[in-house]
Amino acid sequence: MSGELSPIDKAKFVAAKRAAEFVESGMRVGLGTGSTAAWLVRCPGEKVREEGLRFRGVPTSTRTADLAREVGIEVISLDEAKWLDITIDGADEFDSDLSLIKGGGGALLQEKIVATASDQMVVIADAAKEVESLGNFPLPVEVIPFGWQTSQALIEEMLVSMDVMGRKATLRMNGERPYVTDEGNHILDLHLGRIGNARQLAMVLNQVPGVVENGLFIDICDQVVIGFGDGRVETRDINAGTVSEERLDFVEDENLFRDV
Ligand SMILES: O=C(CO)[C@H](O)[C@H](O)COP(=O)(O)O
Repeated sequence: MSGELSPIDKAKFVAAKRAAEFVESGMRVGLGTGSTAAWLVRCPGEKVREEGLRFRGVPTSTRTADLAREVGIEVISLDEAKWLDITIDGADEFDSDLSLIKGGGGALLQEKIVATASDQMVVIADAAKEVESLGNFPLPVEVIPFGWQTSQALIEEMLVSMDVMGRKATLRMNGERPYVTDEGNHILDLHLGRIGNARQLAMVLNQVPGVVENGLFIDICDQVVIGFGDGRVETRDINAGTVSEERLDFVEDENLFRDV
């Protein structure tokens, strides 16, 4: 990328850089998946190499695990960590209650388990991820491969009975083949348009046989760090009810961009 980031990448980068300040020596940290979370792994990774920051990371995907090891972060499993101080992850959409849609990158199952096993979850996102109402982004639902078409039909029936706007569930593909998650499952993307009652939908979806987990994160996220292309970052804390804003500098970070 030769040191030149697009405005959207700058926005993702500053959000990640700000959130990386939450990581302190000795912590057990859940590491999210996706392009924003990849910055989050690189930023403290640099502090590990340059400043001797020592913390252990629990990655939410094999992609993140590979990157974390590459940048020098000590990687442990969730079972080794048992409980985490903080999880920092991206999102596909967030609303004013910090309810989320996640799973665009296919890692929603590990992401939800890891975030739920943390004292706090911080989402990092560019400003375009903020929505008034969740659902424009297709909602990922992880299903086991056995009988996935039956699960798909049951989900579509359930959406009709709940009077949800969009009712189409499509199988996520990886080229010619169905996408396979780290846990060996498939993903159905639900094209809903607008989700009226996300809490109810999240509960009902998980009752469908074959569904492992859905990408609605309700009452899990505590803070969101929103990045802007000009270097501004806004941090909102839903529990404290606070909002703070600052501006970060890029110049000193050029070595981080070099290998991206
Ligand atoms: O949920 C996710 C992966 O499963 C990601 O956090 C989400 O898709 C956002 O990705 P990006 O930061 O690349 O926009």
